[in-house]
Amino acid sequence: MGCQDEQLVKTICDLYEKISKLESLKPSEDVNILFKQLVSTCIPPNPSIDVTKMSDTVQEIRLNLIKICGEAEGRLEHHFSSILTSFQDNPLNHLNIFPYYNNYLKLGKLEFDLLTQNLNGFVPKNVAFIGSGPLPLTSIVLASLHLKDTIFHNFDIDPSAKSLASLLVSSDPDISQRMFFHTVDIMDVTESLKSFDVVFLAALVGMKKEEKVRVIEHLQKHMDPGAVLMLRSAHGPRAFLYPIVEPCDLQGFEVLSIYHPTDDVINSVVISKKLPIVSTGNLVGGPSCLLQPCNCSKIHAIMSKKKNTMMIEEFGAREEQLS
Ligand SMILES: C[S@@+](CC[C@H](N)C(=O)[O-])C[C@H]1O[C@@H](n2cnc3c(N)ncnc32)[C@H](O)[C@@H]1O
Repeated sequence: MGCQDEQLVKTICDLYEKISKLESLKPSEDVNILFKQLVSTCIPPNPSIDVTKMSDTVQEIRLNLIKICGEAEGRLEHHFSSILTSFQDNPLNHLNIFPYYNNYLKLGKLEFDLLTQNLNGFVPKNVAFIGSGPLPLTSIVLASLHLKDTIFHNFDIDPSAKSLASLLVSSDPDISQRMFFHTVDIMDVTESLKSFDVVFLAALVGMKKEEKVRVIEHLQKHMDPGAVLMLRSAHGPRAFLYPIVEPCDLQGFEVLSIYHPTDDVINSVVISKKLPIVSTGNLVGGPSCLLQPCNCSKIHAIMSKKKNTMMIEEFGAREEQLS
C-alpha cells in the first residue's frame, strides 16, 4: 500500500477513535460533523484500497465502523421520519429535508437503470425491500419515480420502522395503496418470498460476511427461480462504511452486473438472478465466478458454469401473512 493510501487508512482509523468515544449516535452537530468527515474521506474512488487485505487491527476497526455507521444511519432515519410524520400535509412532499435524499434519488435511478438493462423490458409487479427502515426512501423513490404500478412489500425487524414508515406514506393517495410494511426478521419469511419478481437487500442487513451470506442463502432457498436479487455492496475505501458482497457469496444466483459508482452514491450495486433448479434438484450454473480486474466502473461477472447439488429444507418458521 502506498504512503498516500496508508495516510488515508490512518485518517479513517483516527476518525473511528473519535466516533467510538461519542456518548450517543443520535443526530447532533458533533455526530454530523464526524460522520460527514468519515464519508468524505471514504468516498473518493481508490481501487488500490482493498480492506480485505489489511491487518487484523484495521479489519476489526472496519467491522466496528460498519456497525456504528449502521446504528447512526438508523437513528438519523428515525429522527427525520419522526419530523416528516409531524407535517400536517403529505410528508412525501418534504423528503428533501433528509440530508441524504439526493443520494437516494441517484441510487434509486441507478438501481432502476440496472434493472431495466437486465430485465429486457419486464416491469416487476411485486418488489420486496428487506431492511427498509423507518425512512424507506429506496421503495418510495422507486415507487414514485420509476415503478409507478408496482406493489412494494417492506420488511424490517425493528417494530418502530413499520409504525413510522406506514405513517409516512399513509396520506399519499397513490403510494399508500401500493406499499405495505411487515415487522419480521427476514429469516422468518419463507413461502411469501416466492411472490416477488425483485428482492432488494439493504446494505445493513447482514453486517458481517457470514451474516450476509446466511441471509443470501435463505433468500436463495425461498425466492422464485428467475427472480432478481438486488444487493448493495461497497468498493475501495467505501468498504469501511458498508459490507462487501462478492459474486462468490451468491451461490445459486447468476451475477448479471456489478456497478461501482464514482460519484457521491456510496453503495455499489450488485444485480443477480436466482438460477433455475433442474428436475434432479441440481442447480444450473455454479457459485464461483471470476471478476475481471476491477476498473471501478462497471463490471460484468464471468460465471464459471459448474454443476452444484443443493438440498432444500422446508422451514416451519413463523411467518407474517402479507397484506
Ligand atoms: C437503516 S435501514 C437502511 C435502508 C434504507 N432506509 C433504504 O431505503 O435503503 C436498514 C434496516 O435493516 C433492518 N434489518 C437489519 N437486519 C434485519 C433482518 N434480519 N430482517 C429485517 N430487517 C433487518 C434494520 O432494522 C434497519 O432498519
